[in-house]
Amino acid sequence: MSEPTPDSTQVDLVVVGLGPGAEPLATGAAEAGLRVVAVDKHLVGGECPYYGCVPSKMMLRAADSLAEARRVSELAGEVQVVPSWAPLAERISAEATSGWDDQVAVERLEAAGVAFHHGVGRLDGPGRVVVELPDGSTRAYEAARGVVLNPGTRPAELPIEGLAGTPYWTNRDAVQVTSLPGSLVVIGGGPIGAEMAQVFQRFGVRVTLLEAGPRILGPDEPEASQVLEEVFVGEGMRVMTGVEITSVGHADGGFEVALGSGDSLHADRLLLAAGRTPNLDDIGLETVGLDPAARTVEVDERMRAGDRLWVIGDVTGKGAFTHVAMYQSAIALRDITGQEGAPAQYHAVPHATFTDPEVAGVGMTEQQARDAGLRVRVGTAPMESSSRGWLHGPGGRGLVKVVEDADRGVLVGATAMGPSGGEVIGFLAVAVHAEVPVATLRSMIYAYPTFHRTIETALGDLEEAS
Ligand SMILES: Cc1cc2nc3c(=O)[nH]c(=O)nc-3n(C[C@H](O)[C@H](O)[C@H](O)COP(=O)(O)OP(=O)(O)OC[C@H]3O[C@@H](n4cnc5c(N)ncnc54)[C@H](O)[C@@H]3O)c2cc1C
Ligand SMILES: NC(=O)c1ccc[n+]([C@@H]2O[C@H](COP(=O)([O-])OP(=O)(O)OC[C@H]3O[C@@H](n4cnc5c(N)ncnc54)[C@H](O)[C@@H]3O)[C@@H](O)[C@H]2O)c1
Repeated sequence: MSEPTPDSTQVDLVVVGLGPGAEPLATGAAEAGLRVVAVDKHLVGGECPYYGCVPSKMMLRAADSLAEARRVSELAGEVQVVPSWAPLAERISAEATSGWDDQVAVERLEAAGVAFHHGVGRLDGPGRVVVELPDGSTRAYEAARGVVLNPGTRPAELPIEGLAGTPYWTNRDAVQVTSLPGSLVVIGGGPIGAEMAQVFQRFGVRVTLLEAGPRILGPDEPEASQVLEEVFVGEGMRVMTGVEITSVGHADGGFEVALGSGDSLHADRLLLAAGRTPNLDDIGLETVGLDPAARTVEVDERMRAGDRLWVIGDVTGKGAFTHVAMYQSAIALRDITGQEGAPAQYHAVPHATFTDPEVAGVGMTEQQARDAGLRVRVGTAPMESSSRGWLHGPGGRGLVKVVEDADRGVLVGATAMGPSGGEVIGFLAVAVHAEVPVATLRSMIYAYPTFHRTIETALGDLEEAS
């Protein structure tokens, strides 16, 4: 082991970056008796509670309520729907984020015995961290047990001519909106772009969604992308795929977006949701022999990335989701505190994009399974053809798709899209995680009339396709 830095403070564990996984990790380590120092340069809890999952799902809840109210005319009479952003802005500020203040989270850490700094943490060799405090002073720590990195990501900047100088929004701005624009261009048809586009469209903003790839939600099954695009267009959104944006300008309070096709779009606001950049470039990775220009840090099944170094969260490249960060946090904590436990495995990572209908998936897509060299059988069933989907009526579109490794007779992936796609996927996540034989899944009883009965139909389709 290298010599301690002369003026460094000796502790057991330093945690740099407090995303949703690192917070319970730091608390758990302190409760296990370790001397823990934790550092975050912004808000304890990370992107999810303040700018990500939580406020965006509050936005979707509000937007869904508007859509459901508009469906009354087809189902139950008349209501007049007059959208107002104010209750939502108030809910996000007061209930979700405490006005983007992490005092409660800091107090929770300190009550557990964690020494916390708001500051920038950087590795300074194995087991060492230097913290730059807001007043410019620094503190050096030598951590006997080691260091945990959970630095997360930031919105990717695109090298589009003119864009950098404009007052475009990212997710951080979109969740803090207090008054609505008349029109909005959203760049990026991934989960952030799709969720945000639908929220603003349902609140009456004229939204244009621009996606460079051939379809929105590109990593999901193509059938799901197609249904979602049709729903978006049906709600009045303009969706353009395969676009090339050649320049962006801002003048007279509005944006002008020039496309490779020669078309030009005008909008009051522009939201950039075109992917994320890992916060790995300025965290001292080079001092421990790792590449600061890499997009991910390679970790083993205990989240170890090197000598006395654990890394968790989006930067591990195992799925940029809060539930993955939390899962990894528990594994790293067990390893750090010497407890037994199952190693990390990622064959059944679920996800849900909370558009309406929700698009949820687990494991591999059909294409991924084919690319992995498996003998693949797929089964697909539309949600709206099921009893529940049909009687649900407006808003009932969706599908279930199952992907089988035919040689082993187990599902390796599945998609559940529909009004409760994020809940239906739970069933399929068990099937993929535990490798439940397809024969067993087909011998079960599925409650009538549920959305999840569509799984039974999709499994039947699998049989017909064999
Ligand atoms: C709009 C949006 C919606 C989302 N919705 C969902 C959803 O519905 N479900 C879901 O599962 N996921 C969702 N996500 C993704 C989710 O937010 C992330 O996967 C989750 O936050 C985990 O990220 P993380 O642990 O890697 O770190 P982050 O949450 O990014 O936190 C990293 C922390 O590290 C700090 N930090 C970085 N560098 C340093 C440094 N050098 N020193 C000190 N501190 C540092 C940052 O200030 C930050 O607090 C969403 C993301 C966005 C943007
Ligand atoms: N419900 C959820 O679980 C949820 C919600 C939001 C975000 N997230 C997580 O956050 C991650 C980041 O989300 P994201 O949507 O920002 O990123 P993303 O990388 O998933 O999607 C970005 C999209 O932008 C497109 N794009 C890139 N450059 C473009 C350009 N020049 N013009 C037009 N389109 C362009 C890409 O083709 C892609 O479809 C997600 O992958 C997900 O892991 C999860």
